[in-house]
Amino acid sequence: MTRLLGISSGDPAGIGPEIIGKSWDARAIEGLTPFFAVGDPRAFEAVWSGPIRVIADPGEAHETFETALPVLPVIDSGTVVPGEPDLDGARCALQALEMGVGLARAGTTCGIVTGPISKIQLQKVGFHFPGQTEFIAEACGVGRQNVAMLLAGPDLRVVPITVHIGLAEVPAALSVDLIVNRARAAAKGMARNFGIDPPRLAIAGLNPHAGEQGSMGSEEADIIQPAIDILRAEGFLVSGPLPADTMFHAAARARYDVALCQYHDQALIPIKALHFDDAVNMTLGLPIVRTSPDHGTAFDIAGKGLASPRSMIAAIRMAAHAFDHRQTYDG
Ligand SMILES: NC(=O)C1=CN([C@@H]2O[C@H](COP(=O)(O)OP(=O)(O)OC[C@H]3O[C@@H](n4cnc5c(N)ncnc54)[C@H](O)[C@@H]3O)[C@@H](O)[C@H]2O)C=CC1
Ligand SMILES: NCC(=O)COP(=O)(O)O
Repeated sequence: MTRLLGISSGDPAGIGPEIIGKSWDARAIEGLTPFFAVGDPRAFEAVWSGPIRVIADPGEAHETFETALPVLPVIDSGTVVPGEPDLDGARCALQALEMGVGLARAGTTCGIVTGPISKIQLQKVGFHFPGQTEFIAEACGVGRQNVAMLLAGPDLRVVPITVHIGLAEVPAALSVDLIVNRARAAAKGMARNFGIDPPRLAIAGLNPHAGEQGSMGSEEADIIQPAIDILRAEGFLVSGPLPADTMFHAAARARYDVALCQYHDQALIPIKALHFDDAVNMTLGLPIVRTSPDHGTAFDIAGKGLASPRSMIAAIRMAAHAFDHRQTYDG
């Protein structure tokens, strides 16, 4: 398999094209693995003044990468106005994602880095997934319960167990099976993609003070502790259920490799507070490597030249490292 990454543009009206272009600018100083973009070339031209070369085949990307950003074109995204998403742009984002995933699955690339999409825009053009994570899992034939959304920064890694659902739906969505499946995907993913084997997993409680012996909620005793018992019986290194308010300070973080949290914001608030600029979203449990910046489309700053490429650069690096670790892990 060639050491080449495909990067889907994300929403053409968001900051995806700008941060991909800026990452190409930084390719030499950052020592980045060669990559090509998948998207509408005009979306890149609208926000970035660097050189672009449209390629007909990913095989042209290696040579092109030295002198221009290679762009594998998808359907026309209409008139691109940065900061103003529309349905043509959403269709373009979806096709870029589909093509990028297909190329990674075919082994044409060593992985996909996804640019940020707007979930609500994609849903307007028939995308029936909560996010790219679940779409990619299904495209790879993996059940969505058997992948884990890892957000990783230099000093913290987190996995939300429930993800893109309303807060009121969280207690009913939690189950022993879901926690066990996410933890297995997280543990194997840490070994396969990072070489951390065996990883130390910390599992958060749901309620204040992890339920305080049932006086503030029963999910810890009814669901989380039984899941932990199963995981320990399988040989995983697991602590918990931990009170979420005291598991993210520096001394607590030193006691685990990844924190499994019961809902989206329990996981994403600490990681974005610590590492908004350079955390990476990686899907664990897939046959392909998939990473993404931790942030969204940032329509409010699109086209203004203000977008930081740091998280995209970290996502490109992490994808390449994961590919290397997998060569060792898989033999
Ligand atoms: N992986 C993905 O595709 C993700 C997509 N989203 C989508 O993004 C859309 C907007 O979500 P928001 O909650 O507003 O989050 P956001 O991350 O797009 O923006 C939050 C704030 O951070 C700023 N920001 C984000 N990235 C930045 C960067 N690279 N440089 C400088 N400033 C940056 C924005 O300007 C904004 O003020 C939503 O539709 C959501 O679905 C959100 C998170 C991840
Ligand atoms: N909040 C994280 C996020 O939105 C990531 O979504 P996706 O990678 O599944 O598209």
